[in-house]
Amino acid sequence: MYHRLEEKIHEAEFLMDDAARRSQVGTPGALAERDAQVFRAGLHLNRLNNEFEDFLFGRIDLLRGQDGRRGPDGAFTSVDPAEDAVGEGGEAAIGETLHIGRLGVLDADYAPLVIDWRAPAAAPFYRATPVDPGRVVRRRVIRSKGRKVLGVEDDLLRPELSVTLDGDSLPVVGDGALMAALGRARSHTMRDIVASIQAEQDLVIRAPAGGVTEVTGGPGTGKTAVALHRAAYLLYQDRRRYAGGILVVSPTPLLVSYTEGVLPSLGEEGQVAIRALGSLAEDAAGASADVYDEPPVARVKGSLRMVKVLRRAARGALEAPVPAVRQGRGAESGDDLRLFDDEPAGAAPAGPAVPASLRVVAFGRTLVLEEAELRRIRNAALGGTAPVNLLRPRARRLLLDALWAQAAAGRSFPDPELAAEERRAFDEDVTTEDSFTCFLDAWWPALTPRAVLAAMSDERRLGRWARRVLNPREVRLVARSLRRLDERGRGPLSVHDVALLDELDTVLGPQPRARVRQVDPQDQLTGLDEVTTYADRTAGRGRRDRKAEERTDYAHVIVDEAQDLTPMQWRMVGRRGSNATWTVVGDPAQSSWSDPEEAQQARDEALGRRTRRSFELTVNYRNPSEVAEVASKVLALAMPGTRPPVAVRSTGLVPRFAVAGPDLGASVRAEAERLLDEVDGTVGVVVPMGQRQRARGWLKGLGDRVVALGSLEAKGLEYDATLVVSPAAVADESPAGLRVLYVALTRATQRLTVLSAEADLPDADGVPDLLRD
Ligand SMILES: Nc1ncnc2c1ncn2[C@@H]1O[C@H](COP(=O)(O)OP(=O)(O)OP(=O)(O)O)[C@@H](O)[C@H]1O
Repeated sequence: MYHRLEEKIHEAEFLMDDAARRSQVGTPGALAERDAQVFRAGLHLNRLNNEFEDFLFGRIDLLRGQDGRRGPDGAFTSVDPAEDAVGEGGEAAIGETLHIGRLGVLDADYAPLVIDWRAPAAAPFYRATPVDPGRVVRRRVIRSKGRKVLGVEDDLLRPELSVTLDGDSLPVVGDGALMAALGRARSHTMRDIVASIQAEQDLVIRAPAGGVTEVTGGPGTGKTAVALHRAAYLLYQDRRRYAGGILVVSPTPLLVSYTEGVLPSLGEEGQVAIRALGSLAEDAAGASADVYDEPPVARVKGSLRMVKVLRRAARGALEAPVPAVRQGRGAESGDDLRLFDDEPAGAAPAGPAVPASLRVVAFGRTLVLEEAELRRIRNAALGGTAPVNLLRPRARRLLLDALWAQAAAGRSFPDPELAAEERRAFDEDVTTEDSFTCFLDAWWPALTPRAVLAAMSDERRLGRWARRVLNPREVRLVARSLRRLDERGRGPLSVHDVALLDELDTVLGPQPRARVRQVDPQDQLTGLDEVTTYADRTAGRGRRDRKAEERTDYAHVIVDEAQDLTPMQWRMVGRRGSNATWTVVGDPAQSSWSDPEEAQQARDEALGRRTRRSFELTVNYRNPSEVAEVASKVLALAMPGTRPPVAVRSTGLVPRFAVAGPDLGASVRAEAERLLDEVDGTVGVVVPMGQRQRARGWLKGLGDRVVALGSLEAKGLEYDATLVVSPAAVADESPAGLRVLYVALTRATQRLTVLSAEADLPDADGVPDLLRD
């Protein structure tokens, strides 16, 4: 197989060289052809080079099949053995052997050397069980590095038979691949599970593409792994359809960087975009992974009530902020505004000055529109629900109408043609005047989502826009949290701000005069940024341009940790999959969102009426049973009656309960050091959100095997050993605190230490109150 792969690499290299030579010809046609060739060869080369490690990982030895026909991948199609495949005394001979790898490889005569793991013929490799083995007699998982085989692990599925292979009896080696895979030390990146996908996971990965596939399962059941393998499977099944792109939505940037290596290792790149919720909106380049809203703020920002507030804000932001001296006067001071009078005036950024009246000279006369008239015009222009930025032309026309009404007052135009001519001349006269164009720019500026968000940091204005939707306390919380932004909205955004920005983007519509360039779908799909083409260079387009033009509508959307999306985030994700098929994976018991019903409503809206099929994953592959048992105590408090998944292995290592001394930092450091000594791989130290900066300091100098995480950051990740600090404080952080604690306690693949502080009320053995029976 490696010999054949080398041949393929030489072919790809030859094509690249050949394409490079063609650039000497210089005609546009030749260059375009060259581009296409470079692109194809580059893609191919990239894949082959990527896949050389551990390329072939599986083998199945099968009995002869019933029909004797071969499918498109060259393998025999029948699932059941031929009637005479097994003799009366249980003797049988292997009729067919298939090798399974990350990509399919054909030999020079187009016969299959290696079968792609996603091909139908590879399904028995994953699905066969001793209860229902089909034709599979032996399943072998091969571990290799480069060309060196490190080990093989066999599962014998028909132990009752005496089987021969090429005349010799069939050897069986090792204890099975799954246990070998689960026992290995973890690094900071997730590995694919392609060699040991289990039957219940395989059903999800190969489920039909249409509609919505919903997957639930407790911690460690492989939901994230399955979701990523499904992306690769869908591309294999119908590459043309999914050329529209697959979006994988992940809750945190940490989980994105943890998982993003999996797809390339499965031979897929480019077509799949893995994005954190905080970087989905186009304008979220500044979304900072470090900014978290306090739970009460997050709860308001994530709620569907914000839709109304944002719609009002988008229209209201056109009005100048009310200067401090005028507050409490006139129609704009509603009762609820007085509640904010204790706020220092001018704490929020001041908006640009807007002239109170419009004054132009046209047809030799000075025409003036006063404040009240201007307000009437603005309100008329804003009627309806059209995107605000698209209403500027309407507002401009209404201004001209009002000016014309003044200019034409007392005059009559009996000839309609002459009247129209006169009006055209008038409009031209006015609109070429600087005073008019400058006024229009200040009075109806092109609004950006960020500028509107910044305007919402003014408590009085937000109070007006949120009237009867948010209570004064909620208004205050939201406004204060937005003071991180300057008047144009620049500054650090929280993940919840990003969903608001995205909603505003829809409400405002495109910026006038913004240059919208058509996107070449190929650019987004290949991921081969290193192959620059003639077309790229002539258009002067860089990597950054492409990022900014990221697609906003995908063919398939995969939502990981779906239980955590706020209603506003569901709306944001929903907009990216309005015509998509979906895979949604999650675990309600791990939800850090406090209003599940509202989130369910938003989720139903995003998924629409598509048909749904549901799967449940039931086996915990991450935690040893000793760790799972401790976590299940919190599950019983967080979601009484929920059954935890069954842990497949046990290590005999009981979790350690320690009590912190007077210096919490020193205790954390000592416990982390202890775990570093005990495991070869990674150690995760999970602390309450408010302590995460300090915790980084406590662990300084311990090396990069150990990381400090806030409780909300631990989502989806795993470590060989986990230290959970102050469980009661984690549980008290928010209404969903117990579920967040459950997440923290289920991150360990080998060892768990729980470090209690005084508030945890540890007993004589150091077991905190929350974890006692
Ligand atoms: N079939 C398998 N073979 C080998 N390892 C597996 C298998 N299934 C899952 N795992 C491993 O189990 C761990 C948990 O998987 P994953 O993170 O996908 O679970 P999850 O359900 O998303 O968990 P959580 O809900 O806690 O985020 C990972 O290390 C994954 O590689």
